[in-house]
Amino acid sequence: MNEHDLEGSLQRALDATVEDGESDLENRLRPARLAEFIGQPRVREQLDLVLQGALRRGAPPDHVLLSGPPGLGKTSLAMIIGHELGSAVRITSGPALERAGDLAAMLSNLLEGDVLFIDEIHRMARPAEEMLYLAMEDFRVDVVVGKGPGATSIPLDVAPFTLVGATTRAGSLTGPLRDRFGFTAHMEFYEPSDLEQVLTRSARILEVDLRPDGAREIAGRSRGTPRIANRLLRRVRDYAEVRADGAVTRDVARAALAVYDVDELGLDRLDRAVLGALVRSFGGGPVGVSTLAVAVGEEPGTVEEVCEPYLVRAGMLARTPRGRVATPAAWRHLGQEPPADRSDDDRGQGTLFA
Ligand SMILES: Nc1ncnc2c1ncn2[C@@H]1O[C@H](COP(=O)(O)OP(=O)(O)OP(=O)(O)O)[C@@H](O)[C@H]1O
Repeated sequence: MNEHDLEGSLQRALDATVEDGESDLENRLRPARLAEFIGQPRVREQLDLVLQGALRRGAPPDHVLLSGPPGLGKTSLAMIIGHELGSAVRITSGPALERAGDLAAMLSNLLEGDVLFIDEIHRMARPAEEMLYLAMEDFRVDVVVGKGPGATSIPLDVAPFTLVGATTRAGSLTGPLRDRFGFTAHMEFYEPSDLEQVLTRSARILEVDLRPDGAREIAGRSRGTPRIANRLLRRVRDYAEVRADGAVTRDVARAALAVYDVDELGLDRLDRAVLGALVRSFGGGPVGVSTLAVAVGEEPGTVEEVCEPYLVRAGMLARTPRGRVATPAAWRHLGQEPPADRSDDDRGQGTLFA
């Protein structure tokens, strides 16, 4: 790879950073310090120890892997790690690192102590991932220059850095990559009480008159997910300002969420479409996720990553070796009586935040 290629790779990776850049609003609502990060007490305690230990030693902390469903705070924690360390955070994503050269370009521009955040790290191209192994372990990379028999490998030193990887599919990570993370944390869905705190904090930032009963109502319908809580708060704020006096009470929240088809358990149109197809088209299952996805006109990945984690936690859907199955609670939520052979016990009936 010549200088020109390296330059091009860097631009591609940085462009991806710009594209990945968040909306201003998400930035404004994103907690900047660990003390502002609500919920996930175990993760916060463990991460605080890792960061304080590193600061005492004056060396970058071990690499960190954050996994869990979308919207639970992985990116927020990556940015918080940078803030707590007083380090710059370079942001990219697995899909943006199409070639080893793209990664080499980013690594060669890191300064000592920088944090490199790779979102969706499970989607990195294999050559880039293999280059990452050496960088994580020895802070160096071997850049292959030229092609075929004339190709030569140039060792390139990399400034000591901390990699923070985020993934919604921890199971897709290769062993060698996973083993190089010194600290891994799995983000759990949030308790409604935690989401009430998230909403109260966001309402203060957005200057929304959010009443406690309104916060409770929205929290109960936010699928255990802060991003969804913040999104519902903004929709309820619109309703409160346009059709009410601006105050977000329980009744205003209920009326607003009815307009946006978010039911009392937080299921939205797509969730109900998935459960409806499972019950009405496939007799409650078992049915494969691809077949189910076709029935609702979505990609299998969308059903699997966006809908199912919450439906499983809400005790509405069970993932069995023979396919997806609707639980009796799902039948009842759709206003139907479950078939006699479906009992609450043998369908993995879980509670929302067990
Ligand atoms: N613990 C928290 N306390 C307060 N706000 C939070 C918390 N976690 C997430 N949020 C809010 O939710 C939004 C989404 O969080 P974030 O982008 O960190 O999720 P994510 O897990 O990285 O999502 P994705 O996997 O889709 O990238 C953030 O803008 C932030 O405002």
